[in-house]
Amino acid sequence: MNYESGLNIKLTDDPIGFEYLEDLFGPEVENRKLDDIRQSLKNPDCNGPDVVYSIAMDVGKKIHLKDLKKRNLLFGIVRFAAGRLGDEPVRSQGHIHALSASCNMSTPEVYEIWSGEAIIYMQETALDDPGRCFAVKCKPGEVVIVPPGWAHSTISSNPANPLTFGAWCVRDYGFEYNAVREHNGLAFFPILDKKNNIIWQKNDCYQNSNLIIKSPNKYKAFAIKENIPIYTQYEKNNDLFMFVADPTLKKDEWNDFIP
Ligand SMILES: O=P(O)(O)OC[C@H]1O[C@](O)(CO)[C@@H](O)[C@@H]1O
Repeated sequence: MNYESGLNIKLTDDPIGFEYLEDLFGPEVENRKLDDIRQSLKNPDCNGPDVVYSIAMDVGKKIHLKDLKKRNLLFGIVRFAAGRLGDEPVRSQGHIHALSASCNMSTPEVYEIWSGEAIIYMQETALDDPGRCFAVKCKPGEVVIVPPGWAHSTISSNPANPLTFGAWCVRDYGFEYNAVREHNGLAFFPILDKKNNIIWQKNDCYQNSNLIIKSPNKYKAFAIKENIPIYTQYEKNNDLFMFVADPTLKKDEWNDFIP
């Protein structure tokens, strides 16, 4: 790991996953296999690693579990395989956060990159008109917010140095895949060129839209600090990520949101 996550977690490679040391709790990983995500890939018949990414939802320090439940917050971690999916980089299939029963809304997610190189791709909708589309390039230690209701996918953009990230999520999360799958994926496909640089190819199932490629915003309105792990920031201020479980706390930020 080349970033201090604030959690005593060992990353494993074969199989990809996590070991939770002493003061931590965490689940068995849930694996997304290539066959699970083919429908959202540019070439559904491509070759790639059998397990594309491993997900551990609900990780943290044992002393915080009661507070996390009270706040309806959950910390998830995801580790990606090395390699590629045909000519696409290794990536998640893309989904929208379903309405959570606790707040009757789709909720945001706050990502923090731990290792590798990431692009958090997101678009306002998974309708024929995808709205604004963004590819946010980030390195270890950087934070990205995905707002409620947006369709998004996480891309491990360096085939040799796979991505690991942590994220604050609502506890009663749910994922919707149908609209993305009906469009054979998101509105832009990332493609690796001969030098392993990412180029973007429009998905013709959507109307035309421009792709804005950028680095992460500073998110001043969310009071998230730079260079301090987001788990540590929760530990110091238990209220900081309450907007994840109750998006109305930052309702003015979601209109015209720029990630
Ligand atoms: O789209 P999939 O395969 O369900 O990915 C699930 C993972 O995506 C994330 O929401 C990140 O986008 C993780 O928190 C979650 O575990």
